[in-house]
Amino acid sequence: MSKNIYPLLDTINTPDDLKKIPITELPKVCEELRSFIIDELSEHPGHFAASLGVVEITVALHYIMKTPYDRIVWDVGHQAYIHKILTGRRAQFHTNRQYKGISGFPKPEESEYDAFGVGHASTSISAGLGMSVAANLKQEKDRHIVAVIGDGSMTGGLAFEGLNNASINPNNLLIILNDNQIAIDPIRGGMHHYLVNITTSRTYNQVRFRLSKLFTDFNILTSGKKRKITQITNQIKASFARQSNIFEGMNIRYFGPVDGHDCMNLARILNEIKDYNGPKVLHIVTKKGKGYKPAEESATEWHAPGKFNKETGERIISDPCGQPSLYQDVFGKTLLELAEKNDKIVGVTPAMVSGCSLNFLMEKMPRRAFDVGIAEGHAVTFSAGMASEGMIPFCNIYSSFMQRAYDNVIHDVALQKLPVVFCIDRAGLVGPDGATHHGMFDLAYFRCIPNLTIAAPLNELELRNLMYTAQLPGKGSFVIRYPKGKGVFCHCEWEQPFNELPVGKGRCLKPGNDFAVLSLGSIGNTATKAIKILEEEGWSVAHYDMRFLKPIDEELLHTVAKKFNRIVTIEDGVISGGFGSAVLEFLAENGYQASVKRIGLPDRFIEHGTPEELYHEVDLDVNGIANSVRKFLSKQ
Ligand SMILES: Cc1ncc(C[n+]2csc(CCOP(=O)(O)OP(=O)(O)O)c2C)c(N)n1
Ligand SMILES: CC(=O)[C@@H](O)[C@H](O)COP(=O)(O)O
Ligand SMILES: [Mg+2]
Repeated sequence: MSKNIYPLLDTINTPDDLKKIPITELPKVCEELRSFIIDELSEHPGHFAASLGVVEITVALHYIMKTPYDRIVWDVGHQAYIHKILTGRRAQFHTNRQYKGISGFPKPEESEYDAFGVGHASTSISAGLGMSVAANLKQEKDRHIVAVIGDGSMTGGLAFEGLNNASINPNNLLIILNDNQIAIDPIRGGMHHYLVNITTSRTYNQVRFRLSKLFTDFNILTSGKKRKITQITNQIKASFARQSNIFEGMNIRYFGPVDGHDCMNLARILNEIKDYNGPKVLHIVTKKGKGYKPAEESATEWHAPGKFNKETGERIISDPCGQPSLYQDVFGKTLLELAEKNDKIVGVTPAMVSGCSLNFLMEKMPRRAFDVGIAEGHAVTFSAGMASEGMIPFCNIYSSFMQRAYDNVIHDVALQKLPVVFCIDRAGLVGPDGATHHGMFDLAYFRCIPNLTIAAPLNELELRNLMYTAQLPGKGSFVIRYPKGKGVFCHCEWEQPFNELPVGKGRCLKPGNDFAVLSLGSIGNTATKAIKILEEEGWSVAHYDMRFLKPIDEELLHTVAKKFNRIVTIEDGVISGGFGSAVLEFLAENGYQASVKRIGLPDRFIEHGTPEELYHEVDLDVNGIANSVRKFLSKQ
């Protein structure tokens, strides 16, 4: 790292160092931070455009607030790279999201400056409010709590719940609303329209400006003038501000909108409003990808672009022709095909249009594809409502984000036996997003819900056929879970005529005599390779692809249990309560004595790294599985 490139940054290791820099130099600090992010991220990929948009507010916050005593709570945390760099992690930043490196999200275990662990959206207002109310109860009147939330994350129900609660208990929470007019994909919805209106309405902003000026000057006025101003402001507030501003209407003071890229002004404003009593919102307007033209022009593509050539802006995508398709694309293309055949089919996503490839349907049939915002619970209940009116919603939610919508699945879908097809993407270990994003729990958390059919395809063709099967009449509430990344077929071999799969039936992939392996889902492909190694060592192994966790294929399990006294179960979900547990329960309840080895994800959170590194760590790669099986066999 050359001193010439980052003369100011080289003097900053902590926010205390930043505070030594004159305020007039802050724009230069911002410039260096931008260059640093572009340099680093072009080589060590991560979330890119969001951090570029919050350079100024991050610098201003650390300049004015006394972190870590004051708390900054980031929403999602994918935009917290500048915060990491300013809080002692610049030297490690090249390890961001890598195995054993620093996390891509704020994490209290990693740094005292990371006030709250994040990764999922819309938590910052609730968490920040909790901290602020706690500070008040503990008489820590001088402690500032700041929640930084994006306009996309503001669409989440939890954010609204936090706002609703914000003015009830004494607290001084400052909410920074980072309005860049986009989430990962373009934002749709009422909140977005509201923010656009508030930002562009001249009359509104003139009145707001005058009002806030009155508030600011209030303390230096005589008591007579104060009374008069109070009367006027109350009238104006009652007749205008409360009606026009959702935050004011909820007794949360509102400041803005202000230019989120004017660092010095942001610092001045923060300094001025930070000690105002009560909850308050500072609305800043920013540009996602600010300072890097390709990202400014196409923020969706540059949300997490992978490696890129920083000079040309060319993304380095290693995707030679003939590679297997992504599971998400198989979902997206199959859904479009099914929707062309059946006009009852619609697609629903909570703000992951490009992530889950719903864009195939959205481009061709925009009226039948719904991006409902970062609102998983709503996505489920909205789908339930449509299903109750005869539609067949394919509701696609990432496994870890589905955790948000658990009761909606039980209360709004399963209990009413509604034909919603849940396509659960990113099941299993996802890689560099780490513990907050791994899809570890869905098998366990869905299995105990009555009326759900739960399936996991071995490969892309199975995914396609399961999707076809799920939308046929009488199939009820259906879950199909599949992993991130590529399938197993060469190119598009999965594009075959649809084939109905018998619900609740598994299949034998290969016969054998010494012991049986039962696998569920795409981890079965790894199991196949492990079995090959074991067979080369002389074992005769039977392999069954169960396809369905629920209803589990009891006929097949009886056959297996009668023939084998050694059974291995393999899944890429957490070991407790999932597929292996289901097999154990079946065997115990039916009086079978077989020894069972359950192979799956351990009962602990798993950090970040490549999927290969992580599956190796938890012994769910080919050698890991073979070793576990060997150990099991040696004990029998
Ligand atoms: C509960 C949940 N759902 C979905 C996501 C995926 N996600 C991460 S960032 C993001 C967009 C956030 O938009 P915004 O808050 O506006 O931040 P920006 O990227 O624009 O700075 C989404 C949908 C998530 N992290 N958590
Ligand atoms: C921050 C966040 O939650 C998303 O951006 C997530 O990283 C997307 O993951 P995929 O890249 O698997 O779509
Ligand atoms: Mg945004």
